Amino acid sequence: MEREVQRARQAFLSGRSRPLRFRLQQLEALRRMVQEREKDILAAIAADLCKSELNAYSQEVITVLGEIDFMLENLPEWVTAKPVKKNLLTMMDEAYIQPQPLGVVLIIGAWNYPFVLIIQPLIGAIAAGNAVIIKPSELSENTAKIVAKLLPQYLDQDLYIVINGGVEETTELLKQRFDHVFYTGNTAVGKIVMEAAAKHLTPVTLELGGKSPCYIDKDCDLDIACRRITWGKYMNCGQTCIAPDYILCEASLQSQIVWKIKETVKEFYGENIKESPDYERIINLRHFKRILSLLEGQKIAFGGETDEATRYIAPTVLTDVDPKTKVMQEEIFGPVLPIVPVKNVDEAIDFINEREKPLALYVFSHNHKLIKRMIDETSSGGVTGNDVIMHFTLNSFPFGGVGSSGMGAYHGKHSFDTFSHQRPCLLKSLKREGANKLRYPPNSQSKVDWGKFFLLKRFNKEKLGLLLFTFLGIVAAVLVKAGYY
Ligand SMILES: NC(=O)c1ccc[n+]([C@@H]2O[C@H](COP(=O)([O-])OP(=O)(O)OC[C@H]3O[C@@H](n4cnc5c(N)ncnc54)[C@H](O)[C@@H]3O)[C@@H](O)[C@H]2O)c1
Ligand SMILES: CCCCCCCC=O
Repeated sequence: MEREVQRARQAFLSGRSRPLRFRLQQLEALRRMVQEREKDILAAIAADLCKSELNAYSQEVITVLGEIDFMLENLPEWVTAKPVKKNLLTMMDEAYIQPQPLGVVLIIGAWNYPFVLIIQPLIGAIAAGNAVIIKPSELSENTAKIVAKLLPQYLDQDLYIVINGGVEETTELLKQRFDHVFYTGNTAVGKIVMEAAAKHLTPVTLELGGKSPCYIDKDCDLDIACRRITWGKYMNCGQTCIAPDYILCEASLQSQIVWKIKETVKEFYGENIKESPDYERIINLRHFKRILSLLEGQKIAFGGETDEATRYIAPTVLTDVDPKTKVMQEEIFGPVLPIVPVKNVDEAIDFINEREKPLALYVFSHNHKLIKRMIDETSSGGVTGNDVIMHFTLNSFPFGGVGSSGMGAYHGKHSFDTFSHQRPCLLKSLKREGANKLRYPPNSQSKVDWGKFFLLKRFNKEKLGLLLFTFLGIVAAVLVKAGYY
């Protein structure tokens, strides 16, 4: 492991990951890999999550291709140095911010969208000019294997290295020194990752989870709201970080919501859900049993059918859920949707604020002011009003959590920034030493007054004449520099 990280470091130190042309070539090669080996990639995702190729394509491959195209289009502009505003002391100097790669970064992925969750950050890390160690989730082993097989066939083999393995290997990997660690997964492991990174003072991006609430207002088109919620909740069998975890609504809406979600489930997956190519399975037996345990003692309004052999859990809705029960204490990450009745929007806001900050918040209402109010009075990684999931798809948004749902963000330019150091560069001339005398000892009241003038733009009236004289001097210097004299 140490050898692999060392190999990536040597490759980074060779400097070849830095030129814009090289980054663009690697991103194009990655795009070629996805296009040429699409069938293998889709088959691997299908084997891991029992997902149809069409769904794997629309949920993972499209996102990856879109992100590569976006990077290729914008990278030439992002890598250029950006001049900054100057003050009176630096007005004759060159001052700019130069984004630079961080070095060797570690990307640790989760199993639920096993391809996009490692390739999308990889795109950002390549774009920013880094070397990368990629650690896919061992739970989605088919995708992990195909990524390890394909990446070296298309990308620089020393700069971008895939290391497969489970907890033991990841623990070992985290002992190495990286310049950034980008982790996607649950909050408990996020703390382990951050602790390991802290030993080297390595910055981290933590893309974590949580219970994302969904408030449905009574002034709302319930048909539309329930169709959108059904899509986002049962997609990938509920194993989506930003799936609506639970519904908050007035008690009087519950039965209508149950009925409408039930009808939509029928519309989406047919009478025999088990036969639907659009309905996935739970990743493994441990998660299957964990989700079943959340149903104990609950009122199942519909769904609840399970099959251990195939790890099938039907789309399920629970009503009148007591917030103190287990299903409301942990992220569900499965196709179970509890409805918790609240008196009104005030109670819904209090309910959300009394809990850990979620990764996403959803509000459904015709009342735009109410949606704005919920946004203003709560906190979450991201928000979609009158829909679910969709803020993930807009790559001009930073995607990430807040509080216990994570820190840092990525997607599009935000990925580039996450994997770059914004380096301030001030280039002065060795001439014009006269002006510098102001900051050299011994200090005096007059020097402080000049400092106040140059840096704070404050001056006392007695010195106005002197200031005017200085100003004319500066104008003359500028004209000389510009070649007028
Ligand atoms: N914010 C996001 O973008 C996002 C995306 C997907 C999933 N998630 C969250 O991730 C969670 C589901 O993922 P998961 O955690 O079950 O995935 P997982 O089990 O695949 O674990 C994630 C990674 O952590 C590693 N890991 C596991 N235990 C470890 C340990 N003790 N020490 C070091 N590394 C360890 C694994 O090898 C894996 O690569 C949910 O909470 C979900 O909300 C968040
Ligand atoms: C188009 C939907 C993709 C959703 C990916 C969510 C990543 C977190 O689990």
